[in-house]
Amino acid sequence: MDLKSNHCSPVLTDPAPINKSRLGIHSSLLPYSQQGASFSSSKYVTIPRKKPAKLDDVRSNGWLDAMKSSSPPRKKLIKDLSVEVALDDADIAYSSWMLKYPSALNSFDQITNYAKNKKIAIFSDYDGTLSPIVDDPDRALMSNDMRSAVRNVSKFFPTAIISGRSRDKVYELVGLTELCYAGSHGMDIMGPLSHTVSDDYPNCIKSNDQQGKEVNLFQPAREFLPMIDEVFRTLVENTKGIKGAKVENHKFCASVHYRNVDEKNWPTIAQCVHDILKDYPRLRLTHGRKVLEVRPVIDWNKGKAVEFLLESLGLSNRNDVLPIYIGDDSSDEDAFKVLREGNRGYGILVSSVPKETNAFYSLRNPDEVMKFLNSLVTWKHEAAK
Ligand SMILES: O=P(O)(O)OC[C@H]1O[C@H](O[C@H]2O[C@H](CO)[C@@H](O)[C@H](O)[C@H]2O)[C@H](O)[C@@H](O)[C@@H]1O
Repeated sequence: MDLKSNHCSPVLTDPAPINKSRLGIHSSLLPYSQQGASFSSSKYVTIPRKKPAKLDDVRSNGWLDAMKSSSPPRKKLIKDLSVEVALDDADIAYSSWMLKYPSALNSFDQITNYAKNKKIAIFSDYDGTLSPIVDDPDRALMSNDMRSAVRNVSKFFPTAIISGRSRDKVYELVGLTELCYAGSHGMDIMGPLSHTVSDDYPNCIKSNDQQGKEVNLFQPAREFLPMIDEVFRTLVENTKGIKGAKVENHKFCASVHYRNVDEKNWPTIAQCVHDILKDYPRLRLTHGRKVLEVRPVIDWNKGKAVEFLLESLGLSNRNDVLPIYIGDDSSDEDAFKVLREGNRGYGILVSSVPKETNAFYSLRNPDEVMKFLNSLVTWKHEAAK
């Protein structure tokens, strides 16, 4: 098979840009905006061959700006007094942003009032949501308290984790058998077999989970497996001279981390990824938190994964179901959008800084996520008395 050819299934694009005017947020309120590269919205994309690589490519096409704004600044770096004023300003900005995206903790009664007589389903991202962001992706461990909170939630509500990591890796990190898992930004989903999924998912197959239980396995980017593997190996080779760079193979996508790379070398790492994409027109770039991600150009994302899982759980097209999706990253916006568009449920953005989002509510950090999950369990417990 020619891994580099452009004979592809329907292709799409990055998450649709968020309509700032609808959100009514002035851009000065948004220090942390995650812009991806822009893509055509047509169903089939013709990608022209580009001229040989120059470092100028990544500077002129907005990649570097997106890389710089891809994760909130760390407060611990800000020490001197002169910046304290700026910090106060940041707090004011956050408070005014929260008028639009209220804390899910402060709005807990409102959420549970709406959830009365409804079946809640919980969807969560992993990094930055259930585990704090740390320098080394291999050390992004979930606390035991958080694990208990997720376990308890799953006793009352169907619960799924949808991560950018490989499904095996996120299962290894979370370690709970009672949940559903989707890896590679939803391109690798293992869901319950209890409900047969519709013909919309023709390639869904029956498989077995780690415990040997029969499950639905849906991998819409299956044909890309060898391509991603090849790209992963090339990226490892091409970035090995860049101190701090790390490449991960997530099976259906590859991540190139630059969190630990000196900023002066960001153009070089960006150029490595840029060059790969020129050779593989069936792959595209998305920006995560200090990570460049290479993934198939297929019309699939975390929002579609939520829809698939709802169907697999027998919870789609029902008025008595309230899906809640919690996430911190730009890839989670697809899921927030799906829930917001059909008035189907609530997105909760985890962010300590104001940010453009399609979510309804906000939480500051994984600690607040844990409090929210524990509150849901207490509420359900009380209601059952
Ligand atoms: O969808 P997610 O579960 O949030 O996964 C998104 C990416 O998470 C990981 O990277 C991020 O977290 C790391 C650990 O805290 C951090 O070092 C890195 O800078 C973040 O981008 C994971 O390593 C990526 O492959 C995932 O795509």
